[in-house]
Formats: sequence, structure tokens, C-alpha cells
Amino acid sequence: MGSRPAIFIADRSLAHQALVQNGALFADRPQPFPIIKVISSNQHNISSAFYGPTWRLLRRNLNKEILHPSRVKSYAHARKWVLQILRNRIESQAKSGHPLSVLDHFQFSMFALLVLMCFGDRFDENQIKQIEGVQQDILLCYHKFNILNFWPTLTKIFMRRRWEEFFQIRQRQKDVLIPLIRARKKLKEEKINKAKEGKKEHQDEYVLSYADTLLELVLPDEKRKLDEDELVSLCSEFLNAGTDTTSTVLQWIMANLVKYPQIQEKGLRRHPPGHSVLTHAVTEDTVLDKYVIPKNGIINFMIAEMAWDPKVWEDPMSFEPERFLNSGGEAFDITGSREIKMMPFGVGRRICPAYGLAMLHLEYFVANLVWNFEWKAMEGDDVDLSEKLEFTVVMKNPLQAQIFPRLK
Ligand code: HEM
Repeated sequence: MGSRPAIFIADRSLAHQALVQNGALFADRPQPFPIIKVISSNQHNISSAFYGPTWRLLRRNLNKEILHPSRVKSYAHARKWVLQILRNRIESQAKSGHPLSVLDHFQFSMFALLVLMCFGDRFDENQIKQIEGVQQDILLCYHKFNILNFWPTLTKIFMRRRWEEFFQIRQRQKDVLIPLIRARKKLKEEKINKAKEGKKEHQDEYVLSYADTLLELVLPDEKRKLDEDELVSLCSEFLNAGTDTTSTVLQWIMANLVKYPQIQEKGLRRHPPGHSVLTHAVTEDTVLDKYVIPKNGIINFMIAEMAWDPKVWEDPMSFEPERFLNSGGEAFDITGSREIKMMPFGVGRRICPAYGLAMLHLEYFVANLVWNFEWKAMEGDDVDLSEKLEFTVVMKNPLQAQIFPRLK
């Protein structure tokens, strides 16, 4: 992996040529990526499981079973429940008179929501915090562990401690997630038995979860189901992909609203939570414009640079959501299929499969937060919008705000 060329594309038209016009060639992820393949038994992985021959199967499952609009609609109760949790947390902090550190509340709420979608249950605060804890450990150590991918045979000798640390974190994650997966499996078996015995079910509380759909999958080539290690990796990816990104953007949006109270929502162009997509790989030697990209070359598309291109955006660094209202009544094409002006969710075959869900979550929570509370900067605080790279690009100085309930 170390000897493969890594290519960075910040040009919008080249990105369009690659991702839309030559989409099939640019759709894979580097293999092995990262650390070790996830779809191979007793292996461990710390990031995207969506690569290699199984990615289409996994992605089809996600799109059809969980992200399908009718299913997304069926999670309305879950969103309402989480909004209530978020409101309660914010209100009780507001009553205490302390400044509100929003990020913890956003992160916790997004976990409550995604955990419910993943495992089908409303867990209590302690359980959610436990899941959040192991997932955050994995994410925050991403860059530290990613280096282990480079010549694993060598790093196993020279970075033994780091490998041990990685396996410890992974073990903790398995200890937390495997019981939840097993509980889902048991519930499914009980349902089948009840159906056989002709007994009636209480359908009210049952929500189809991501774990349920994974438990059903059979890998076509190997003719087997996913093992527990693979299930943990896939659930982990689902949780992290849907929580960190959304809570980061929520914080950026609220920070801009506090700093510039006269404007409303939409912060994804100015503050995309990832400044590049997940790395892509080309499946064969490819010529892109005048550049030759060799087979297995690793490509990064630079999201932030494209979104700040002065050829597209006047005064690109200023936060002006009203730009999106002046597009002649036409909705802005966030999928970049005709032309890429910004690509916070990626573009083409590997575009974030949940971009619709993510936009729904952002609109739902921002609208309700602004409707329920008045948000103000702390006395003498100018709200610092400096950035810092963690897994996503977060606020260097997390937002603190004063909030006042609007509704009795
Ligand atoms: C504001 C929120 C979000 C942003 C900005 C975002 C952005 C992205 C980006 C840039 C990628 C990589 C695209 C590429 O490599 O070309 C991605 C992939 C992915 N995202 Fe999101 N995402 C968000 C929310 C979510 C949510 C809520 C989920 C829910 C489960 C999710 C699930 C995924 C998955 C599973 C992938 C990997 C897809 C694959 O490899 O085929 N994301 N996302």
C-alpha cells in the first residue's frame, strides 16, 4: 500500500470527469483499506467497510432497507424522541445558568438516534454513553492507527504497542456492540417461533434496524452470513458515519447563527465536516484529462477547496446561506451530477448514501432548535470559527452559547 501513488484532486471539472463521467473506474476504495480487510473472518478494521467486491451488496442493502424514503419516514418517532431528549438537556442546562456547551448534547442526541436505527431499541442514557464512548475512542484514534496500514508486517514489529492499543480498543468495542447484535438475533428468532406457533405480536414498538438487515445478508460468493466481527465493523461504520458528521455540522450551523443572528441555516458549503472524501481507488490504469493514474492509485477529492472556489462563489469565505435562495427557483444540485460546485457528500457512485437522511436530520434539528430557543453569544464572545482536524473538521474552540426558551 505504501508504494501506491496518492493523488489529490481539487479541480471541480476533473472531479466531475472522474466521479461522474468515469464513475465506474473511480468507485472502489483502496485495498486493503485500512489496516486489514473487514470482509474476511477474524480480521479487524477501523474504518469504511465499503470496499472490494462486497461494497455494492452492502450499499444496496443500506439503500433499500434503511435509507429508503418509506423507512426513513418510519423513524419519525425516533427523531421526535431524540428531539425531546435534546430539548430537556438544553433546558436543564439553561436553567442552571451555566453557558451551554452544545457539542456534547448534539453528539449524545445523534448517537441516541443512530443507535436506535442501528439496534432498534431506545436505550437508556448510560447505555448510549457507553456506545458513544467506544465509538469516539475509535474515531479520535483514527489518524494514529491509520499509519499501521503502511506495511503492516513491519509496523507489527516496530509499532507493537500501537497495535496492542488498537486491539484493546477494538476489544472494548466488541464487548459493547456484540451483546446488542446478539439481542437482535434472539429477538428475530423469537419472532419466527411466535409466527410458527401462530401467536400474535405487539408490532407497536418494533422498528426494523440496520443490524436486523445485516443479520439477513448472505455473501453471494462465499455463501455465508456475516460473522460477528464483520457485523461489529459494519454497525460501527454506520454509527460513526451518521453521528460525528451530523453533530459537527449542527455545531457549525448553530455557531454561525449565534455569530450572525440575522441569518438562518445551511452551513455545508462553508464548513463541510470532511475536507476530503473517503479515499477512492481506480480499478485499472486510467487517463484523466492529461494525467495517467495507475491501477490501484489512491485518489483524494478535496471537498473544501472546491467549495471555496472563487470562480463559483463570490466572496467564498463568507457565510451567506441566502446564496442558495437566489438560484432562480431551482433547487441546488448537491449531487453534482451536472456540474460540481461543492460536494460535501461526495459525488457519483460512492456519494454518501445517507445524504438525504443527513439533510433531513440537519433541517429537523436546526429548525426545532431555533423555533424552541433564542440563541445568543456569551457576553464579550465573538464566536471563534477557527477549525481543527479531528476525524471531521471541528470547531477549534467549541461553541458556547446562552439560550432562552421561546415557547412556554
Ligand atoms: C452532514 C452529514 C454527512 C456528511 C457531510 C457526509 C459525508 C460523507 C462523505 C463525503 C462520504 C464519502 C464519499 C466518497 O468517498 O465519495 C460519506 C460516506 C458515507 N456516509 Fe456520509 N455523510 C453524512 C451523514 C451520514 C449519515 C447520517 C449516514 C448514516 C448512516 C452516513 C453514512 C455514510 C456511509 C455508510 C458512507 C460510506 C459509503 C460508501 O463507502 O459507499 N453519512 N459520507
